[in-house]
Amino acid sequence: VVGGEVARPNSWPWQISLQYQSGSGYAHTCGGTLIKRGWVMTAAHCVDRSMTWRVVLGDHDIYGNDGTEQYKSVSQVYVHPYWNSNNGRFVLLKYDIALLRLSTDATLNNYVQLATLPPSGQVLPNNNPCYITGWGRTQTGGQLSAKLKQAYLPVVDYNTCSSSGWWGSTVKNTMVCAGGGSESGCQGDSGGPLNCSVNGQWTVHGVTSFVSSSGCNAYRKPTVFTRVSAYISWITSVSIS
Ligand SMILES: CC(C)c1ccc(NC(=O)[C@@H]2CCCN2C(=O)[C@H](CCCC[NH3+])NC(=O)C(F)(F)F)cc1
Repeated sequence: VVGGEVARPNSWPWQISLQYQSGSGYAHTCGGTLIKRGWVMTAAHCVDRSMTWRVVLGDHDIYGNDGTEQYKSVSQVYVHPYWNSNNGRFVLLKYDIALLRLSTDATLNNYVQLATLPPSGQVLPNNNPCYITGWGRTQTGGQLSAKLKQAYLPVVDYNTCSSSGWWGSTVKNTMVCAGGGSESGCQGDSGGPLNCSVNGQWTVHGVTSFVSSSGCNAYRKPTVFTRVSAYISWITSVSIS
Protein backbone atom coordinates (compact mmCIF):
# COMPACT_ATOMS: atom_id res chain seq x y z
CA VAL A 1 0.00 0.00 0.00
CA VAL A 2 1.45 3.38 -1.10
CA GLY A 3 0.35 6.14 1.29
CA GLY A 4 -2.29 5.57 3.92
CA GLU A 5 -1.33 4.45 7.42
CA VAL A 6 -0.70 1.40 9.60
CA ALA A 7 -4.06 -0.14 10.48
CA ARG A 8 -5.17 -0.62 14.09
CA PRO A 9 -4.23 -4.28 14.70
CA ASN A 10 -6.93 -6.78 13.62
CA SER A 11 -9.34 -4.01 12.59
CA TRP A 12 -9.80 -5.86 9.26
CA PRO A 13 -10.15 -9.36 10.79
CA TRP A 14 -10.97 -11.09 7.46
CA GLN A 15 -7.59 -10.01 5.97
CA ILE A 16 -5.15 -12.91 5.57
CA SER A 17 -1.50 -13.24 4.48
CA LEU A 18 -0.87 -15.86 1.77
CA GLN A 19 2.65 -17.22 2.15
CA TYR A 20 4.75 -19.78 0.27
CA GLN A 21 7.40 -22.11 1.69
CA SER A 22 10.83 -20.65 1.10
CA GLY A 23 13.85 -22.48 2.53
CA SER A 24 13.20 -23.23 6.18
CA GLY A 25 10.47 -20.59 6.47
CA TYR A 26 7.61 -18.90 4.67
CA ALA A 27 7.42 -15.66 2.68
CA HIS A 28 4.42 -13.31 2.23
CA THR A 29 3.36 -13.07 -1.39
CA CYS A 30 -0.29 -11.95 -1.44
CA GLY A 31 -3.27 -10.94 0.60
CA GLY A 32 -6.62 -12.69 0.79
CA THR A 33 -10.02 -12.61 2.47
CA LEU A 34 -11.59 -15.16 4.83
CA ILE A 35 -15.08 -15.76 3.38
CA LYS A 36 -16.03 -18.97 5.23
CA ARG A 37 -14.31 -20.73 8.13
CA GLY A 38 -12.64 -23.08 5.65
CA TRP A 39 -12.37 -20.82 2.62
CA VAL A 40 -10.17 -17.90 1.55
CA MET A 41 -10.67 -15.72 -1.53
CA THR A 42 -7.58 -14.37 -3.33
CA ALA A 43 -6.39 -13.46 -6.83
CA ALA A 44 -5.78 -16.13 -9.45
CA HIS A 45 -2.43 -14.56 -10.34
CA CYS A 46 -1.27 -15.14 -6.76
CA VAL A 47 -1.53 -18.91 -7.12
CA ASP A 48 -0.37 -19.23 -10.72
CA ARG A 49 2.68 -21.22 -9.67
CA SER A 50 2.19 -24.37 -7.60
CA MET A 51 3.93 -23.84 -4.27
CA THR A 52 3.52 -25.06 -0.72
CA TRP A 53 1.08 -22.45 0.54
CA ARG A 54 0.02 -21.40 4.00
CA VAL A 55 -2.57 -18.89 5.12
CA VAL A 56 -1.97 -16.76 8.20
CA LEU A 57 -5.11 -15.49 9.92
CA GLY A 58 -5.23 -12.86 12.67
CA ASP A 59 -1.87 -11.38 11.66
CA HIS A 60 -0.65 -7.81 12.05
CA ASP A 61 3.17 -7.84 11.88
CA ILE A 62 4.04 -10.52 9.30
CA TYR A 63 7.63 -10.69 10.62
CA GLY A 64 6.72 -10.85 14.32
CA ASN A 65 4.61 -12.91 16.70
CA ASP A 66 1.48 -10.96 17.60
CA GLY A 67 0.09 -13.85 19.62
CA THR A 68 -3.16 -13.71 17.61
CA GLU A 69 -2.12 -15.67 14.50
CA GLN A 70 -3.66 -18.88 13.22
CA TYR A 71 -1.60 -20.80 10.67
CA LYS A 72 -3.45 -22.96 8.12
CA SER A 73 -2.18 -25.09 5.27
CA VAL A 74 -4.07 -25.09 1.98
CA SER A 75 -5.67 -28.39 0.94
CA GLN A 76 -6.99 -27.28 -2.49
CA VAL A 77 -6.65 -24.32 -4.87
CA TYR A 78 -9.62 -23.44 -7.14
CA VAL A 79 -8.58 -20.94 -9.84
CA HIS A 80 -11.43 -19.47 -11.88
CA PRO A 81 -11.81 -21.73 -14.95
CA TYR A 82 -11.61 -18.79 -17.36
CA TRP A 83 -8.40 -17.28 -15.87
CA ASN A 84 -5.60 -17.33 -18.46
CA SER A 85 -2.27 -16.11 -17.22
CA ASN A 86 -0.23 -17.61 -20.10
CA ASN A 87 2.46 -18.49 -17.59
CA GLY A 88 2.26 -15.26 -15.68
CA ARG A 89 2.66 -13.00 -18.71
CA PHE A 90 -0.61 -11.58 -17.45
CA VAL A 91 -2.20 -11.42 -20.90
CA LEU A 92 -5.80 -11.63 -19.80
CA LEU A 93 -6.67 -9.61 -16.76
CA LYS A 94 -10.22 -10.87 -16.39
CA TYR A 95 -11.30 -13.65 -13.97
CA ASP A 96 -8.43 -12.83 -11.60
CA ILE A 97 -10.00 -14.70 -8.66
CA ALA A 98 -9.30 -17.96 -6.84
CA LEU A 99 -10.54 -19.82 -3.76
CA LEU A 100 -8.34 -21.70 -1.30
CA ARG A 101 -9.70 -24.56 0.80
CA LEU A 102 -8.04 -24.54 4.23
CA SER A 103 -6.88 -27.83 5.73
CA THR A 104 -8.88 -27.08 8.91
CA ASP A 105 -11.50 -24.44 9.71
CA ALA A 106 -10.46 -21.12 11.20
CA THR A 107 -11.51 -20.32 14.76
CA LEU A 108 -13.53 -17.10 14.75
CA ASN A 109 -12.68 -14.63 17.53
CA ASN A 110 -11.80 -10.93 18.05
CA TYR A 111 -8.88 -11.27 15.64
CA VAL A 112 -10.38 -13.52 12.95
CA GLN A 113 -13.81 -12.88 11.43
CA LEU A 114 -15.61 -13.63 8.17
CA ALA A 115 -15.95 -10.95 5.51
CA THR A 116 -19.32 -9.74 4.25
CA LEU A 117 -19.59 -10.23 0.48
CA PRO A 118 -21.78 -8.00 -1.74
CA PRO A 119 -25.04 -9.12 -3.33
CA SER A 120 -24.64 -10.52 -6.84
CA GLY A 121 -24.35 -7.77 -9.45
CA GLN A 122 -23.90 -4.85 -7.04
CA VAL A 123 -22.01 -1.93 -8.63
CA LEU A 124 -20.94 0.92 -6.32
CA PRO A 125 -21.25 4.59 -7.28
CA ASN A 126 -18.34 6.92 -8.05
CA ASN A 127 -16.54 8.01 -4.86
CA ASN A 128 -18.09 5.29 -2.68
CA PRO A 129 -15.83 5.16 0.39
CA CYS A 130 -13.43 2.20 0.38
CA TYR A 131 -10.14 1.19 1.98
CA ILE A 132 -7.48 -1.06 0.50
CA THR A 133 -5.55 -3.11 3.07
CA GLY A 134 -2.37 -5.12 2.73
CA TRP A 135 1.29 -5.78 3.49
CA GLY A 136 2.38 -4.85 -0.06
CA ARG A 137 5.17 -2.50 -1.06
CA THR A 138 4.92 0.98 0.48
CA GLN A 139 6.44 2.62 -2.61
CA THR A 140 6.89 1.59 -6.27
CA GLY A 141 9.91 -0.72 -6.22
CA GLY A 142 10.00 -0.51 -2.41
CA GLN A 143 9.75 -3.10 0.33
CA LEU A 144 6.80 -4.94 1.83
CA SER A 145 5.28 -3.41 4.96
CA ALA A 146 5.89 -5.39 8.17
CA LYS A 147 2.57 -4.16 9.59
CA LEU A 148 -0.81 -4.21 7.89
CA LYS A 149 -1.55 -0.90 6.19
CA GLN A 150 -4.75 0.74 4.98
CA ALA A 151 -5.36 3.55 2.51
CA TYR A 152 -8.56 5.40 1.64
CA LEU A 153 -9.33 4.60 -2.02
CA PRO A 154 -12.76 5.83 -3.16
CA VAL A 155 -14.41 4.06 -6.08
CA VAL A 156 -13.72 5.40 -9.60
CA ASP A 157 -16.74 4.36 -11.66
CA TYR A 158 -16.38 2.27 -14.80
CA ASN A 159 -17.33 5.16 -17.07
CA THR A 160 -14.38 7.24 -15.82
CA CYS A 161 -11.93 4.37 -15.31
CA SER A 162 -12.38 3.00 -18.85
CA SER A 163 -12.05 6.40 -20.52
CA SER A 164 -9.00 7.53 -22.51
CA GLY A 165 -6.21 8.89 -20.33
CA TRP A 166 -7.35 6.46 -17.62
CA TRP A 167 -7.25 2.66 -18.12
CA GLY A 168 -9.24 2.65 -21.39
CA SER A 169 -10.38 -0.77 -22.61
CA THR A 170 -7.94 -2.61 -20.32
CA VAL A 171 -10.57 -2.25 -17.62
CA LYS A 172 -13.74 -4.35 -17.94
CA ASN A 173 -17.02 -3.96 -16.09
CA THR A 174 -16.21 -7.11 -14.09
CA MET A 175 -13.54 -5.00 -12.40
CA VAL A 176 -13.63 -2.14 -9.88
CA CYS A 177 -11.27 0.83 -9.94
CA ALA A 178 -10.40 2.78 -6.81
CA GLY A 179 -8.02 5.62 -5.95
CA GLY A 180 -6.06 7.15 -8.82
CA GLY A 181 -4.28 9.75 -6.74
CA SER A 182 -1.17 9.49 -4.60
CA GLU A 183 -2.40 6.41 -2.71
CA SER A 184 -2.65 2.93 -4.22
CA GLY A 185 -2.12 -0.76 -3.90
CA CYS A 186 1.26 -2.17 -4.84
CA GLN A 187 2.96 -5.54 -5.33
CA GLY A 188 2.20 -7.79 -2.37
CA ASP A 189 -1.31 -6.37 -1.91
CA SER A 190 -2.60 -8.63 -4.73
CA GLY A 191 -5.46 -10.89 -3.72
CA GLY A 192 -6.36 -8.78 -0.72
CA PRO A 193 -9.67 -7.00 -0.09
CA LEU A 194 -11.09 -3.67 -1.20
CA ASN A 195 -13.20 -2.91 1.89
CA CYS A 196 -16.15 -0.67 1.00
CA SER A 197 -18.68 0.95 3.29
CA VAL A 198 -22.17 0.09 2.02
CA ASN A 199 -25.14 1.16 4.19
CA GLY A 200 -22.74 1.48 7.13
CA GLN A 201 -21.42 -2.07 6.74
CA TRP A 202 -17.92 -3.04 5.56
CA THR A 203 -18.27 -5.20 2.45
CA VAL A 204 -15.39 -6.80 0.52
CA HIS A 205 -16.20 -5.47 -2.93
CA GLY A 206 -12.87 -6.11 -4.69
CA VAL A 207 -9.91 -8.50 -4.92
CA THR A 208 -6.72 -6.51 -5.55
CA SER A 209 -5.61 -7.37 -9.09
CA PHE A 210 -3.36 -4.86 -10.86
CA VAL A 211 -1.72 -1.46 -11.02
CA SER A 212 0.14 0.30 -13.81
CA SER A 213 3.43 -1.28 -14.93
CA SER A 214 4.86 2.24 -14.84
CA GLY A 215 4.29 2.58 -11.11
CA CYS A 216 1.87 1.67 -8.34
CA ASN A 217 0.39 5.14 -7.79
CA ALA A 218 0.50 6.33 -11.40
CA TYR A 219 -1.66 9.32 -12.28
CA ARG A 220 -5.14 8.35 -13.52
CA LYS A 221 -4.24 4.65 -13.23
CA PRO A 222 -6.30 3.68 -10.20
CA THR A 223 -5.71 0.33 -8.55
CA VAL A 224 -7.89 -2.26 -10.29
CA PHE A 225 -9.77 -4.98 -8.44
CA THR A 226 -11.75 -8.03 -9.51
CA ARG A 227 -15.38 -7.08 -8.81
CA VAL A 228 -16.52 -9.70 -6.29
CA SER A 229 -20.24 -9.12 -7.01
CA ALA A 230 -19.65 -10.43 -10.57
CA TYR A 231 -18.49 -13.82 -9.21
CA ILE A 232 -20.91 -14.60 -6.39
CA SER A 233 -22.46 -17.62 -8.13
CA TRP A 234 -19.03 -19.11 -8.87
CA ILE A 235 -17.89 -18.47 -5.29
CA THR A 236 -21.07 -20.08 -3.93
CA SER A 237 -20.87 -23.13 -6.22
CA VAL A 238 -17.22 -23.83 -5.39
CA SER A 239 -17.33 -23.16 -1.66
CA ILE A 240 -20.38 -25.32 -1.10
CA SER A 241 -18.29 -28.42 -1.87
C1 LIG B 1 -1.89 -3.64 -20.21
C2 LIG B 1 -2.19 -4.82 -19.30
C3 LIG B 1 -1.99 -6.10 -20.05
C4 LIG B 1 -1.35 -4.72 -18.05
C5 LIG B 1 -1.85 -4.00 -16.99
C6 LIG B 1 -1.13 -3.86 -15.82
C7 LIG B 1 0.12 -4.48 -15.67
N1 LIG B 1 0.78 -4.27 -14.46
C8 LIG B 1 1.80 -5.02 -13.99
O1 LIG B 1 2.28 -5.96 -14.56
C9 LIG B 1 2.30 -4.62 -12.60
C10 LIG B 1 3.80 -4.49 -12.56
C11 LIG B 1 4.28 -5.44 -11.51
C12 LIG B 1 3.17 -6.43 -11.25
N2 LIG B 1 1.98 -5.70 -11.66
C13 LIG B 1 0.74 -5.90 -11.22
O2 LIG B 1 -0.17 -5.16 -11.55
C14 LIG B 1 0.46 -7.09 -10.30
C15 LIG B 1 -0.13 -8.24 -11.09
C16 LIG B 1 0.93 -8.99 -11.91
C17 LIG B 1 0.41 -10.34 -12.36
C18 LIG B 1 1.38 -11.08 -13.27
N3 LIG B 1 2.48 -11.64 -12.52
N4 LIG B 1 -0.49 -6.68 -9.28
C19 LIG B 1 -0.15 -5.79 -8.33
O3 LIG B 1 0.95 -5.28 -8.28
C20 LIG B 1 -1.22 -5.42 -7.32
F1 LIG B 1 -1.51 -4.14 -7.47
F2 LIG B 1 -2.33 -6.13 -7.50
F3 LIG B 1 -0.75 -5.65 -6.09
C21 LIG B 1 0.63 -5.22 -16.73
C22 LIG B 1 -0.11 -5.34 -17.92
